[in-house]
Amino acid sequence: MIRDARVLRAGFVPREVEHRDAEVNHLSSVLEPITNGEPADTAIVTGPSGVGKTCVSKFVTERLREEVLDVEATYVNCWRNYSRFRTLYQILDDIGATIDIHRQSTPHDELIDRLQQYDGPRTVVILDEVDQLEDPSLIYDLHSMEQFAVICIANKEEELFSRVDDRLVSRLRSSEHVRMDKYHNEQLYDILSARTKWGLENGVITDEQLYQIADAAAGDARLAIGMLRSAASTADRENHEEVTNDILRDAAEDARAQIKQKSLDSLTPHQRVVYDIIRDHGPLGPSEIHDRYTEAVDDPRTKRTVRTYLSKMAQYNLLEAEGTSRDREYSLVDSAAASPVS
Ligand SMILES: Nc1ncnc2c1ncn2[C@@H]1O[C@H](COP(=O)(O)OP(=O)(O)OP(=O)(O)O)[C@@H](O)[C@H]1O
Repeated sequence: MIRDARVLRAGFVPREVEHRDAEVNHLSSVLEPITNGEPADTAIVTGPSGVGKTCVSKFVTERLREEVLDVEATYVNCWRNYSRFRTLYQILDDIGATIDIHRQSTPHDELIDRLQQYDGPRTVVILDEVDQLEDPSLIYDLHSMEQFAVICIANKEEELFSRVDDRLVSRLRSSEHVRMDKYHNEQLYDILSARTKWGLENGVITDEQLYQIADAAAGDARLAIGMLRSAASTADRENHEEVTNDILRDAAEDARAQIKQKSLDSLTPHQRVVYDIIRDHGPLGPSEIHDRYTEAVDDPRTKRTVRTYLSKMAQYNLLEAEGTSRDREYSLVDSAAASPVS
């Protein structure tokens, strides 16, 4: 049943990116100077979850590395590595410059010095979930080092801009911006169809079922591929020749639950406190959330930062917001209300 399980994994970067030619070309043109040893501008890639931001960024940098010898690439998930130290360490580790760096005692400035001294090949640094960086001034530091070309990936540009100082905002505003929107059903169908062709034996899943998945995923390729993966793995485990409609229905729920769990696991300790407050006391408005959060932790972050937490959790379908900006209230998303496969 399963021909190649790799193509159904969440982080898989396909050989062909579907329906993103304009975005691929745009991003490639921003990075083009580094193929001639010149510095490249910073690129900002934004859009909701599952629209291919990471996939397109990795695809473009991989293609660049295929074309030219002297280009390297490094990828950091800034949600997982939200502190300045961890992001810097991750970049240095990827370029092989972490010798002598001690996690406990090395001053941050020394990490920046090391990056500044780096004289290896020009390197594309993909900062995914960059709006989660505790200290966004790191973007400025990297932006000013010519040997690095930076791709900043975020859900919403306003969220990124609201947390950085004016100097960085004006730099970022003049950077190249690649915006991506949710996929249409036909586009999701094409993405699923390509994965099916490479990943599964012929006849395991029908076109109609792929359209059902596309419809239920509502523009989110991550969810769509998650549903396909879950359906194929259940059918395989239970020795079915093909995916049945019952399996498909359960796969939709399973994929949503898995993605939700992954998002919950990604929350930083402070974000988790905020989430738990809303779970236990919601629906709540931002001020009350902040008051309760301030009481619950020793070193509370600012109101503005907590607002970005709320927005991030809403983007990742953990929270839903109701009301206008004046009377907005947050509560947990009711997973059972999500559109089913039918
Ligand atoms: N245009 C596309 N062609 C082929 N596969 C795609 C395309 N867009 C997305 N995918 C696949 O869908 C999945 C989700 O994409 P990706 O992780 O790039 O989304 P994202 O916008 O970065 O989401 P998030 O903000 O949640 O990280 C990945 O498995 C990716 O390979």
